[in-house]
Amino acid sequence: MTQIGFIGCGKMAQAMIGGMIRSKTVKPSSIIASATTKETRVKVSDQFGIEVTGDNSKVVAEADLLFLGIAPGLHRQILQEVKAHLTEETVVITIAAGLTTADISAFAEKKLKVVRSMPNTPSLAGEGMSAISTNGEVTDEELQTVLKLFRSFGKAEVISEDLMDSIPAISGSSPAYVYIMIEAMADGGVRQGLPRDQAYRLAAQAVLGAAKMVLDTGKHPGELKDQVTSPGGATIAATEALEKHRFRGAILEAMESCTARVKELGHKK
Ligand SMILES: NC(=O)C1=CN([C@@H]2O[C@H](COP(=O)(O)OP(=O)(O)OC[C@H]3O[C@@H](n4cnc5c(N)ncnc54)[C@H](OP(=O)(O)O)[C@@H]3O)[C@@H](O)[C@H]2O)C=CC1
Ligand SMILES: O=C(O)[C@@H]1CCC=N1
Repeated sequence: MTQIGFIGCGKMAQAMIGGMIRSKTVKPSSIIASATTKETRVKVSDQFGIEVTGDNSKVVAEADLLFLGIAPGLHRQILQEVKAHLTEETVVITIAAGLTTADISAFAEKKLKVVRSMPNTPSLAGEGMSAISTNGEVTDEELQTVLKLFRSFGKAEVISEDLMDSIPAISGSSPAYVYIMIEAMADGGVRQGLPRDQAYRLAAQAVLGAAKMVLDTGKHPGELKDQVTSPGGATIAATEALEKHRFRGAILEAMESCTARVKELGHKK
């Protein structure tokens, strides 16, 4: 039985742990995690029924697949701390923005099997989107095991490592842009008299439905937009206002800023 370890079990790790357990792909007894504060240890252990310790070395010693769920800037220090317990057989999976597979081996000063991934928090709802790349030490069989795990809480695609810095902008961080849009749409509904809770439900379901249309029909988003937009109607009036406020340009700029920050995080390591 594969043992899964998480060093750090904050917001992103919890979303993945929750997704793995809810899909019944992994039993709680097969996961061990660590956190620095007692508060997180008690919360995560109570919520998911997994063992959570303050001892990172224990996690490493027990894990066949080791997730690093910590901030990018902590990887060097923590890998130095636990490197004696890392074997050449352990598959080490980083979820950090900006860190490369080569960084992970360099921090541990060891040849390691390393997976670089970029998941997102909708994993908790089983609708995650993860991008995965590996170094040359990871076998195809190990990659398939890792993909099965990531696919237990959403979709996962293998991508070339040289594109990984661009993934936060499109799927790792982008849920935040969508939450901002849903919040704004709900505010607009409340402004026009809708109850707040109903406004969130209507806005969120419209976003979910639109995303599903793109995925299920395979149609160009512009064509789907045209289907909503009646001649001389209401949607084109809304579209005109969005174009005046540079809605598309704002998204492109947000994504450029996101990727620039990912690169900074990578250089700060
Ligand atoms: N949030 C997101 O949507 C996404 C985040 N990521 C990546 O995930 C990583 C974590 O981000 P996020 O979950 O948001 O951050 P959080 O701050 O929520 O989680 C960080 C976790 O690390 C733990 N930690 C801190 N220091 C140590 C240590 N010395 N030993 C063991 N554990 C430690 C913290 O413990 P404690 O709780 O006790 O303080 C906490 O559980 C980052 O690298 C980020 O780039 C990737 C994709 C999406
Ligand atoms: O904000 C961050 O840096 C992380 C990476 C992607 C989502 N959250």
